[in-house]
Amino acid sequence: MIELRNVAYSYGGAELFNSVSLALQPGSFHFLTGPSGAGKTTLLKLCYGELIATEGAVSIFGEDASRIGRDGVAEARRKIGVVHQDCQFLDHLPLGENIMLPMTVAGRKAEGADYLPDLLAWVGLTAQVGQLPPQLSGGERQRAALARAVISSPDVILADEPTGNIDWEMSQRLLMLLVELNRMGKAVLVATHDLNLIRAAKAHVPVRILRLRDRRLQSAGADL
Ligand SMILES: Nc1ncnc2c1ncn2[C@@H]1O[C@H](COP(=O)(O)OP(=O)(O)OP(=O)(O)O)[C@@H](O)[C@H]1O
Repeated sequence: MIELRNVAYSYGGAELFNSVSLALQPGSFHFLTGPSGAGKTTLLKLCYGELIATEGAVSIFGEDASRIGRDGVAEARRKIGVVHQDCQFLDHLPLGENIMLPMTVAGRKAEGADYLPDLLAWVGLTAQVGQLPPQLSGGERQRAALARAVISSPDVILADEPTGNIDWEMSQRLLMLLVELNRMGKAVLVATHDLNLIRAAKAHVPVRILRLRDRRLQSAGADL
C-alpha cells in the first residue's frame, strides 16, 4: 500500500538518512525506533506524502508520491490515519466534533456518529466528549488523536509516539485497538521509544521492528 525504495531525505543540510526501503503491506505491523533526531517523524511524513524524498521513490497506493500533487496526496490521505506527535486540534470545536472531523469532511458524518461512542469508550474519553481541546490533558489529547486517526477506518495507520504521555494501562488499551485494526487487515506503523510497548505487541501479533540509526534503516528484533 505504501512503499519506499532506496529513499534518502535531507532538509537541506546533511542527509538525514539514505538507502531506506520499506513496504507497508495489508495486515503488516511495524514499529520504528531509533535515537531522538534520527528521522522517525520525517520517515512517517514521507509515507503520507507530507514530504517528498530527495532521492529514491515513494509509492502511495500505487501512485508515485513525487507526481501526484497536492490533490493526489489529499485523496490518498483519506485512506491513511495519522497520529501526529503534537496532536493538533481545532480548539473551538468540542472533542467529539474534532474526532469526527475526518468523517465530516468525507461527508460520512452519520456513519461516524454511530461509531463515535464505542471509540470514545475504548480510549476512555466518553466523559470528555463535550470538552474543548485546551481543557484536555496531554494524555487525553493523545488518546483523542488516535481516535480521530482511526474513526474513518483507514487502510494504513501511521502513529508517531502515540503513547508518549499515557500510563501503562491506557497505552495497553491503545495498543489493543491498533492490534484489532491490524487483525482486520490494516497496515500499522508506530514510531516509538517505548520498548515495553513493542514487547507487549509481540505477544499479540507478528511485528517487524525497524531502527533508524547511523542514517540507515535497520531490522531489529532479536535483542528486544
Ligand atoms: N522542517 C525541518 N527543517 C529542518 N530540519 C528539520 C525539520 N524537521 C526536522 N528537522 C531535523 O531533522 C532531524 C530529524 O527529525 P525527526 O523529527 O524526523 O526525528 P525523530 O527521530 O522523529 O526525533 P524524536 O524521536 O525526537 O521525535 C532532527 O535533527 C530535526 O531537527
